[in-house]
Amino acid sequence: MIEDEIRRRSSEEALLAILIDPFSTEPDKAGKIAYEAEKGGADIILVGGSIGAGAMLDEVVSSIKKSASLPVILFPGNVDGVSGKADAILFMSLLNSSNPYWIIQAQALAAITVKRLGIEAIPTAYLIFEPGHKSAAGWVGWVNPIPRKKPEIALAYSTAAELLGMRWVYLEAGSGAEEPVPVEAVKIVSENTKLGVIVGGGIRSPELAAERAKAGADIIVIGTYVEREENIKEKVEIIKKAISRI
Ligand SMILES: CC(C)=CCC/C(C)=C/CC/C(C)=C/CC/C(C)=C/COP(=O)(O)OP(=O)(O)O
Ligand SMILES: O=P(O)(O)OC[C@@H](O)CO
Ligand SMILES: [Mg+2]
Repeated sequence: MIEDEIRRRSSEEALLAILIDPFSTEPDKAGKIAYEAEKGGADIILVGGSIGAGAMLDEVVSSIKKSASLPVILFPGNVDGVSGKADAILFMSLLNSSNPYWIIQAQALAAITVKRLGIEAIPTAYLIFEPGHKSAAGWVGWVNPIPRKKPEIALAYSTAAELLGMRWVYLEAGSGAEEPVPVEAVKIVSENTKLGVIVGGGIRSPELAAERAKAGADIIVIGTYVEREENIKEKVEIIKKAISRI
């Protein structure tokens, strides 16, 4: 199982996940990014986006699988974010949405497909922080954002997720966010719950990644910073080294 493997490996060191958006990335380019990312030492390829992800999803995932041997995990923005070609899916509920569609209805609509296609589901609470409510994911997801200065709200939601049987939490600041999720929020959630902690949004330097790994993140997600096809291997190498040095 992919989940057991990432659990085991992330207990030794923080893992690096590279996010590929199937809306803006052609299949060939996605394959190249995954190939370079693997060479640079990335651990996981995430595939997803808020808008239009379904159009070329199978082709993008197939191209990644052909070019790299890393696990490919779906990061769905809606029911069209499901592909039987992937190894696993972050089966997410956006707990701080004010619209029940994003908390439980999308999941109900996707569940039978996920099961029939045999995709490993990784039950994940998705929490969007300020300024992520201004990102595509936050706008689409009717988010009531977690205030940056109130990490205890993140802990309250994460504890509820744990008690509901979820095993992972994704702390999100929004793609391209000016500021990533505060270190205090990563720390309070990782120290006080059993959840695996995934952190993403606005992490665009090795330092920002390292601070969050040090605070207890199990998986650091990087999208925008490696999205352009330049020096991907080198960028990945530097970030991987920074988060491993803990
Ligand atoms: C469980 C299933 C199948 C669906 C539900 C999925 C949920 C709860 C989604 C929450 C709302 C949402 C729109 C999340 C988007 C997550 C995501 C893939 C973000 C990637 O970043 P982008 O949204 O692509 O950022 P940009 O579009 O700004 O690049
Ligand atoms: O594009 P970036 O800012 O790296 O964000 C990645 C991811 O957390 C977005 O959902
Ligand atoms: Mg995107």
